[in-house]
Amino acid sequence: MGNAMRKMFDTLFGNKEMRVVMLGLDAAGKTTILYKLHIGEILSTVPTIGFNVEKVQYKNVLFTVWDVGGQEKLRPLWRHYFNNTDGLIYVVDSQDRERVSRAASEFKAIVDDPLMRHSAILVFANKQDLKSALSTADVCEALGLSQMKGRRWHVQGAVAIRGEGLYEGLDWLSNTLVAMQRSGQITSVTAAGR
Ligand SMILES: Nc1nc2c(ncn2[C@@H]2O[C@H](COP(=O)(O)OP(=O)(O)OP(=O)(O)O)[C@@H](O)[C@H]2O)c(=O)[nH]1
Ligand SMILES: [Mg+2]
Repeated sequence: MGNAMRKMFDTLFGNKEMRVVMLGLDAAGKTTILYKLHIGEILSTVPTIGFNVEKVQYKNVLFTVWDVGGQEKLRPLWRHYFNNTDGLIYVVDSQDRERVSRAASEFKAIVDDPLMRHSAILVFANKQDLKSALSTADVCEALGLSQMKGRRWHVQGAVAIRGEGLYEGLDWLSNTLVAMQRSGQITSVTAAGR
C-alpha cells in the first residue's frame, strides 16, 4: 500500500503513529521491555551501546520505540533523541536504592528539556519481583512526580522479565496521547519549531 493510501486508511480507522523514547539508568530493564513488547519474548540482553528501535502496535496506536543505552558515558547522547517525541518511557530499577537519586536527577533533566515539555510521561517502576524493591509509590515520590505541574504522567509497577505491567503502562500511554491529540493538545516539539 502506498504511503498516501495508508495515511488515508489510518485516518479513517483512527490509527495513530507515536514516537516514544525509552530512557533510564543502565541495567534498569529498557531493552528487556522493548523486546518483550516487540516480539513477546524475553531475550538475554547485553548493555546497549547506542540504541535499539522497534515498532510496537498496541490497539490502534503504532508506537516507534527508541531504547537508548543508559550507561553514564552515553547519557549526554540522550538529548539527541528528544526531537519530535510524543511519549517518554522512563524505566527505574526499583531495587537499586543507591542510585535512585541519580535516576531522579537524570529524569528531571529530561522532562525539563524544552523539546520534551509536552510529552506524556510513563514511568516503569521495574523489578518489582525483587524483595528489596522500592514500591511504586516510593519511586513516584523519589522522582518528585506529584510536584510536576501541567504534565501528564503515570507510574506503573512492572516485572519486565515476566512481562507484568507492561501492557497496563502502554494502555495508559496510548489512551493519554490519543486523548491529548483529540483535544488539540500538542504532544511533541520539533527542534525547528521551538
Ligand atoms: N529481577 C529482574 N531482573 C530484570 C527485570 N527486568 C530486567 N531485568 C534484568 O536486568 C538486567 C538489565 O536489563 P536490560 O534490559 O539489559 O537493561 P537496560 O536498561 O537496557 O540497560 P542498558 O542497555 O545498559 O541501558 C538484565 O539482566 C535483565 O534480565 C525485572 O523485572 N526483574
Ligand atoms: Mg539496553
